[in-house]
Amino acid sequence: MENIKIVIAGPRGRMGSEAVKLVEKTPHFELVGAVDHKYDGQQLNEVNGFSSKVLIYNDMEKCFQETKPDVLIDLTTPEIGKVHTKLALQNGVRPVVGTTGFSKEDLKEIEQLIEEKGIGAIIAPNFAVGAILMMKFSQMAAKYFQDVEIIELHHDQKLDAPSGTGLKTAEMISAVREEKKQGHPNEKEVLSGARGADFDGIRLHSVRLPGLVAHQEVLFGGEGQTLSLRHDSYNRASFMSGVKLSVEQVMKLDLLVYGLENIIE
Ligand SMILES: NC(=O)C1=CN([C@@H]2O[C@H](COP(=O)(O)OP(=O)(O)OC[C@H]3O[C@@H](n4cnc5c(N)ncnc54)[C@H](OP(=O)(O)O)[C@@H]3O)[C@@H](O)[C@H]2O)C=CC1
Ligand SMILES: O=C(O)C1=N[C@H](C(=O)O)C[C@H](O)C1
Repeated sequence: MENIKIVIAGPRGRMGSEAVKLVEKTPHFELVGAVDHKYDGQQLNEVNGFSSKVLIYNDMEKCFQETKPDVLIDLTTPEIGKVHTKLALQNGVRPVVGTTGFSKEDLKEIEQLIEEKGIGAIIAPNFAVGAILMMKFSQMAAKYFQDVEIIELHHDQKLDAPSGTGLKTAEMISAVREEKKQGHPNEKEVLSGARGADFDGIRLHSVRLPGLVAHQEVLFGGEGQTLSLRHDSYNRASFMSGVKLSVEQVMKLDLLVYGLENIIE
């Protein structure tokens, strides 16, 4: 098997640094460059404790031209991830994106680019297999329980709320759930925000605390019973088998996969 040539954007971050380690230790993966908004022209091993001596670029297009990667792994910020994804596709590089913050409009634009370019992309709000199962099980349960609330809990350095996983879970539930306005018809928020965000009538609550990593609970209520589905990521290594699978799968795709539930049977 030929090596898959990879560029990582956000290599100093909590997720990006795990992804560098993954690529360094995977025999058929080859790190050919890194994209950051600092340390332009320096080697990766000079700015972080990595063994890789690849160059850091602040200019993504220059990085692509000089390193000719097959795949971009993007783990940056909700603001910049979508810009990088489009740049990668425009330059014939297949994006594997863990960065959150994609709107429906962003996804449509990306699908259009994919059609023009004929290469695939994976955007995964969560790479952890347990989180994918939690989302799938929630979708199954929503056929039987219309009343559902999502509580996502993350570390306090997270930039976006609700989380990408929380939003994806709400989308998946909404696709099968019979429409319902939950709670008492006359309920009033005495304190604004007390009932959380509203996604098609599903309530979504975001908790941010130091000490947490990434957690989500989906609570269903019915006559005389509740069902709770919970997933916990205790470290960022929990996401890496999904990143590895995505890099391998994206090489075979010519369409957009949004969510790993679409490629994990
Ligand atoms: N799909 C999944 O399974 C997971 C997704 N995520 C998502 O991944 C993203 C990153 O999360 P996390 O690693 O915790 O965040 P971090 O803040 O730890 O990492 C982001 C990194 O991106 C860098 N960065 C900022 N702007 C740019 C830019 N223009 N070009 C290149 N690099 C840039 C930051 O540098 P600096 O700090 O100097 O600004 C930082 O090193 C988030 O959107 C998060 O929601 C997180 C965990 C799992
Ligand atoms: O920022 C994080 O940490 C995480 N972000 C993703 C999200 O927004 O769902 C995935 C995971 O929950 C960790």
